[in-house]
Amino acid sequence: MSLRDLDGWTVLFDLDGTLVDSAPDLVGTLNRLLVEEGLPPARPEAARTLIGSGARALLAHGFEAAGADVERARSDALFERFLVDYTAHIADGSRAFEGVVETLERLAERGAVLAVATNKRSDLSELLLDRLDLRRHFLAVAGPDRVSARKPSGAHLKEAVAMAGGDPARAIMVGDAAPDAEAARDADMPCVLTTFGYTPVPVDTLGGDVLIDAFEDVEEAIDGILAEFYVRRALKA
Ligand SMILES: O=C(O)COP(=O)(O)O
Ligand SMILES: [Mg+2]
Repeated sequence: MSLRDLDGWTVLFDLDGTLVDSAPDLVGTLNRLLVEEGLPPARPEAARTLIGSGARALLAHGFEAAGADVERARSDALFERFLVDYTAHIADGSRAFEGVVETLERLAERGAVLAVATNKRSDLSELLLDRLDLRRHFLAVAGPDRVSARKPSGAHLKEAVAMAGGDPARAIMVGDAAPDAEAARDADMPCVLTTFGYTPVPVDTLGGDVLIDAFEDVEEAIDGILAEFYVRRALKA
């Protein structure tokens, strides 16, 4: 099968749980703060499912699950401490999932524009991408602070595509959790979901168009989505 070129297409990637297995350091920071506060640390397998709506949500849910009252769990002072600790440990154990670099290179060689659409703050996202030498692959990094509304709003995805100079009608979202699938639906974009990311509910209930068990399968998933796109367009013509 000859591969179609991807000129004119933008592929958006979620960061945590899609490009990078960042749970060890996010949960590491959460647990250091819990222990400092005299609370029990979270089980990593449970805490990782809380990732996907930003650090503030992880912190608040993690603290509430450990028995802290809501006011303490949501205080700005605690969030500031989270940021200081996480910034210092952001790439201690976090690594790109297997196949990420090769796959991003292949997509770029085929003409796709690549960008990141994440609920992780832009400064932290860029720091993490820099530390793992991944930033060079992306034309734009859209954290929630750079868009008018964060995922699950479709505005996050449309504005990320625009930041990369692309067309939202020719864009595909790749993510791992409900905010990604909902944002894609809201933006009317096809959505690929990883089965190795972080979600509290089964990933096959989220309504993604294609599920992938390995990052390298992104390319085949995109080819399938494009094939359908062009068949539909030909039928309309
Ligand atoms: O940091 C988070 O909780 C979310 O980040 P993500 O949108 O890249 O999954
Ligand atoms: Mg994610």
